[in-house]
Amino acid sequence: MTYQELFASILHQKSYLCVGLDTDLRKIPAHLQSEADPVFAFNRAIIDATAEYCVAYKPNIAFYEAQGPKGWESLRKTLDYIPKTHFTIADAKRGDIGNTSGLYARTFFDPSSAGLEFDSVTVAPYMGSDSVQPFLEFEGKWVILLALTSNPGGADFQRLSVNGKPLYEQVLTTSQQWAGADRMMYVVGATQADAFADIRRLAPDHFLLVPGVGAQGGSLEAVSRHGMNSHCGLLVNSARGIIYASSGPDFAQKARLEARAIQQEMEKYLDQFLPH
Ligand SMILES: O=c1ccn([C@@H]2O[C@H](COP(=O)(O)O)[C@@H](O)[C@H]2O)c(=O)[nH]1
Repeated sequence: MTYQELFASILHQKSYLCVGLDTDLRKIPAHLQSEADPVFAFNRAIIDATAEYCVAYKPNIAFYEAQGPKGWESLRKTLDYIPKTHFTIADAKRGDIGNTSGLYARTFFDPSSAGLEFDSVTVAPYMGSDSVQPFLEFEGKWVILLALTSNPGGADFQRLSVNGKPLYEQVLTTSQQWAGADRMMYVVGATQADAFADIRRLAPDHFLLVPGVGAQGGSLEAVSRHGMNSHCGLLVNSARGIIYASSGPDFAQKARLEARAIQQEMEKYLDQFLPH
């Protein structure tokens, strides 16, 4: 999916919601546990319930890897089930020396490798340009680079001063030499509202993947006010707040209501903050 197609999808859906498919087998409602593939059965119901309110889905790969081969199969079926109109993110936080990164890239981008073809993958920038480059060799695919993460420990390194500037600012400026806003996004936590204005100064056109609303307490209003650009430029993720809105047989119905409430708030912010 291109930058313009993603923006068109946001305008069409009146939403920049990304639903996090962080599906933990232990949290799946009892009535689904007897299914042949409870994780896929759960995800299918969540996708059916939320697709009209979101533009993207982000399975966090840890939740699937933890289940071994069965988990990878659930992930593959889930990815196949997501409507092609929706942007897909493998939240894998990969990155290694070049030849190893190349295999990570094949895993998530080349369907002849592991049977998966995501639109994008999250990548840790710590190992530098040659660790990111192999992901960019897949034309039309996106790298989503960790910049300023939502967790408290993110400050341990990301806010350290390097040449008088926080390290995350160096990540934003240096990485723009590797790819433009049409191939690269940045992860910025919703819990980091104070940094959004600076980030927008350094990366005015890029999409930001913003986790941390919902269960982590970040403010959708603050993110939208300070983070929106002329192409929206935001994909705001919520996982637990949507997919575990209920642990009973009505889990999908409750997930739908949560997603709809977020979409309605986003529609308001698109009217308010998107330059016309
Ligand atoms: O800085 C980051 C980067 C990634 N994440 C991931 O996003 C979701 C958040 O889930 P919630 O349940 O909505 O809190 C999860 O997959 C994280 O691993 C993040 O939270 N912060």
